[in-house]
Amino acid sequence: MPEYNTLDDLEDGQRVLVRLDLNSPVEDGEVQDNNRFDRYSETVAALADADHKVVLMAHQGRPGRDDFVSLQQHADILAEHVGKPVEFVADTFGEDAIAAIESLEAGEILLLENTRMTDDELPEKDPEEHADSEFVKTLAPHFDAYVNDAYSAAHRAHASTVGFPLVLPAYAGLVMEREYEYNTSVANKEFDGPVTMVCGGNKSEDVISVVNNLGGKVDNFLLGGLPGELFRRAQGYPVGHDLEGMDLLDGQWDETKDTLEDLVENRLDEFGLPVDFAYEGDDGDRAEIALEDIEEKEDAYLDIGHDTIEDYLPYIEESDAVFVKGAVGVFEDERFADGTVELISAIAESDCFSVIGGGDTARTLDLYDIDEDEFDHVSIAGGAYLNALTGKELVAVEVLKANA
Ligand SMILES: Nc1ncnc2c1ncn2[C@@H]1O[C@H](COP(=O)(O)OP(=O)(O)O)[C@@H](O)[C@H]1O
Ligand SMILES: O=C(OP(=O)(O)O)[C@H](O)COP(=O)(O)O
Repeated sequence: MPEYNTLDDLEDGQRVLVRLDLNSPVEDGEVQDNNRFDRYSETVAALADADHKVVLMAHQGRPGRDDFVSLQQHADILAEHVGKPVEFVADTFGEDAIAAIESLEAGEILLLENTRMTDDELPEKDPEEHADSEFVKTLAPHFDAYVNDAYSAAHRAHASTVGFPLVLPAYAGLVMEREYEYNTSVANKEFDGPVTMVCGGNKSEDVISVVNNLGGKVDNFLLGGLPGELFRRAQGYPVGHDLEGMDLLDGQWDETKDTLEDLVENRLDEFGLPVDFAYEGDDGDRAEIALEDIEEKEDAYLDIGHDTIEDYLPYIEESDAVFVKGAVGVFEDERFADGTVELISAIAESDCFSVIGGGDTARTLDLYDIDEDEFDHVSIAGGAYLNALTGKELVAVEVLKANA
């Protein structure tokens, strides 16, 4: 029995406020379709088919970043996946939003503007404080029920994730239920043979958290992406050059330097580290360089090289279980997709237990036609998936349980 209410407990024909996580990559201002839309379309269609008036909330990006944009495009993409119109109102909880909510008929779907465009949504606060915000107090009286389906934002204590369930009967949506049950059960799973985790992406703190919390359970961490470069920098190699206008590597290095130096000094035998890297050569093509030939920090490395891929493949082939968190290169650019695609394809071909995690990373499967059914689970969450794997509670799920 789930410890929270689910859609099975929700009577038909109600006014339902639903929190989704439609946070997506944005390239040149264009929101990129990805499997979050596909997964959420099932929940949204089920609610519309049950004659609810369906009002959706979601966030996109973070204030101040390029991906902090309106949800107008998300409504169109979601409508394609649901196969029904999804109206959009460019307002979070003002007069326009309320008017649009009130004019909705049973079975109709409306998406409100990016929740992070109201000051009440951020920052992290207690559920009680969020429940007392104007955002929650204004919207809640227009609804009979609140559904949280935003598993991938369930580690965030924001008004839309923890405030509403205190003032409305609250239910977990289909995505929330499946991801929570699955990722929590995986955390307790035991394997007879070696367990490997491929860690890449652009959030080094996530990787440090996994390495610190799962050291006893994971035998090999194969590193790529930004963490791969920073672990090598911690050994004294001059790698980790930021792309123009970005401060990802140097910024993260300042924050994580001491921990990384400690890890490479004391736990080196647990890590697979890149022995070569790919970068954009003078002709614009993919070029590769061996780690030992790098003399100074002057190129941005965008993928692990082929010698590193060859080093990593046997670990995957010999493991009983392989987990992935974060792509080992900038797979969105075909020139730098080799590392991510070759490692994920090897996992797909192996008969090991496998989980692919990370909103961005899961997109590799769509872009490179890798069949999702080849894996035991593909999570559309990154940070929340890691919290589950490392046994940490998800604040928004705890609020749902308390409200059950
Ligand atoms: N060497 C690299 N330099 C810059 N970005 C990278 C590099 N390797 C991977 N990335 C980027 O990391 C992103 C995924 O990072 P992250 O948010 O940590 O993963 P997820 O969303 O899957 O949890 C991808 O969009 C990829 O382009
Ligand atoms: O995409 C998300 O996180 P993820 O990349 O860890 O899966 C969530 O939407 C949370 O976004 P946030 O990390 O800006 O709070």
